[in-house]
Order: sequence, then structure tokens, then C-alpha cells
Amino acid sequence: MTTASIAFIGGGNMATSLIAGLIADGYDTAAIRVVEPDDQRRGELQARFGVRAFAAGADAIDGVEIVALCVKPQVAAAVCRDLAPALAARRVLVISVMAGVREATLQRWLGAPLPVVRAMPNTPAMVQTGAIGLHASAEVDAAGRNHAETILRAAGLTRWVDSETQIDAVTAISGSGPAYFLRFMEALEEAGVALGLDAETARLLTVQTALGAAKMAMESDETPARLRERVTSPGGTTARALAVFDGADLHDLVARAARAARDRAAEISTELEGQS
Ligand SMILES: NC(=O)C1=CN([C@@H]2O[C@H](COP(=O)(O)OP(=O)(O)OC[C@H]3O[C@@H](n4cnc5c(N)ncnc54)[C@H](O)[C@@H]3O)[C@@H](O)[C@H]2O)C=CC1
Ligand SMILES: O=C(O)[C@@H]1CCC=N1
Repeated sequence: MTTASIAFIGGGNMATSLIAGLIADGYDTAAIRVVEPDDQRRGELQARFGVRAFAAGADAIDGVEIVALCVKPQVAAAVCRDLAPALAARRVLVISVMAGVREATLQRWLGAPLPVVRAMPNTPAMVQTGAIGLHASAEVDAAGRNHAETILRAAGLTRWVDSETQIDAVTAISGSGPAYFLRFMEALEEAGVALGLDAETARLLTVQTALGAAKMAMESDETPARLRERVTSPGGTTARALAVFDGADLHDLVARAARAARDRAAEISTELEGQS
């Protein structure tokens, strides 16, 4: 694998997931640096991965080829302003996993039209099973796309989208998506308990069923709709349950939820754009 030197800015959950994936893939530890102001987290990152961890930005990004912004969007403007003087004169590739921060906004905060790849990962990246949408700004060349894909693919499946606005759709589907499936799992588990199963049995059956359904959908050539039909015997139990979902117009409910998430993503971007 390529070993472009990379500095992660922010060493929280998302950066930890990405670093864990890279190291599991054989990425050279010496090529990875992290900036993390929290003493305890910094110590944990050093102890777990053997990477160099810094308390502040400028030293860490000296000479690196890639800067991965993994801080919360609320502190992004201040973080970018701190990094801007050290980055302005160099064509560093910037990878941002921050929800809702547009490429043009980042470039404005960084004070230069640097090549930016926006990545929208999700929390299953923590177990290297993320679903990650990627978009490259016009300044990103083929090598930059390859670097970004190598780094994000270590955390899961990657898909490029053609327009930056589609990142808002990615946010609504896979970014927030784990919460939808987990909410459904909570409900199914509760239903199992209501039907008389003990809590542990209801939980394990629910989680294993979710895993099995996802594995089947991923590995089969058939569509989820066709796989669902295979479970559904005419006049049987599944048909009776699905009729209840259809009666509540599950498809419309999910479409409305996804639109609400997409709209909120766009709204957050506009709010952040207003920050100087
Ligand atoms: N959790 C999720 O499902 C997803 C999160 N994201 C994005 O990932 C980004 C990071 O999220 P998490 O890792 O969950 O957050 P986190 O809170 O675990 O990590 C952020 C880290 O940044 C550090 N930090 C704060 N100020 C800093 C500074 N000035 N310089 C360097 N580091 C600083 C904090 O100490 C913290 O360790 C966010 O922008 C979020 O929008 C993106 C997709 C999904
Ligand atoms: O809920 C949020 O705003 C973030 C974005 C994707 C997942 N969590």
C-alpha cells in the first residue's frame, strides 16, 4: 500500500477508526501523525498504535502530504485558521470527514484553493465496516483521489459521488443510516420481550438476524426485494407482519426521514458557511 505521510487533526472516534483500519491494512505507522489536544486521548493513541501524537497543529503537519480533518464541525473554522499559514504555500491534500462543511468553505477557512476530498463515513467504520461517500473538489488530481480512497477504504466500502450536494444524500442514507437500523433493532428487541422472550435472547436473535440479512443482501446477486420474497410464504407469518408495515406506509415514512436528514445536512452546511 502507498504510504503517503498523513496528519490526522483530531484524534477522536472517527480518526481512531481510520487509523485502526490503516494499520490493520499494513500502512506504515511512521507515516501517521495525530494532533489531539486531550492528554489522555493522545496517550491512548500513542500506546495503541505507536503513532506520533502532538498537542497542537503546526509541528505535526510539517512536511506531510495529507491532512485529514477529523474534528467536530463547530471547531473547524478555528482549526483551519490555525493550520492556514503552514498550509498556504503547499499543495497538501486535505481530506475532511466533517459533516456539513462544504469544500469551498474549507478552502476559504484554509486561505487557499487546496485540493479537498470530502468523505462522509459512518460509525461502523469503527469495526472496519463503514459505508463511505467521497467527493473530490476540482483541484484534486488522480493521485489525490487514489490516496483518499486508500485511506478511507481501510475503514470500509467507498463510493465516489459526482456532485458535492450528493454528499448530503450520502449523509442521509449511510451517515445517519446506522441509527435507523439500530432504532429498528431496538423496536424488534422490545417486541420480542413483549412476546415473552427474555431480554438477552431477544437481543441476540435481533442482532444476529440483522447481521444475517445484511450479509445475505451483500453477498447475493439477488435484490433485497427478491430475498424478502423468499422469506415470505404465501399466507404465512411474514406476510402478516409485512402487511402491518405496508398499512403504515413504511416506504413513505423512510423516504420522509431520509429527506429530513438530507435537508438538515444542507441546512447545517449553510449555517457553517456563515462562520468566518
Ligand atoms: N459519528 C458519526 O457518525 C460521524 C461523524 N463524522 C464527523 O467526524 C468528525 C469527528 O467526529 P468524532 O470522531 O465522532 O468526534 P470526537 O469528538 O470523538 O473527536 C474529535 C476530536 O477532536 C479533538 N479536538 C478538539 N479540538 C481540537 C483542535 N483544535 N485540534 C485538534 N483536535 C481537536 C477532540 O479532543 C476530540 O478528540 C466530525 O466532524 C463529524 O461530523 C462524520 C460521519 C459520521
Ligand atoms: O447526526 C449527524 O449529524 C452526524 C452526521 C452523520 C452521522 N452523524
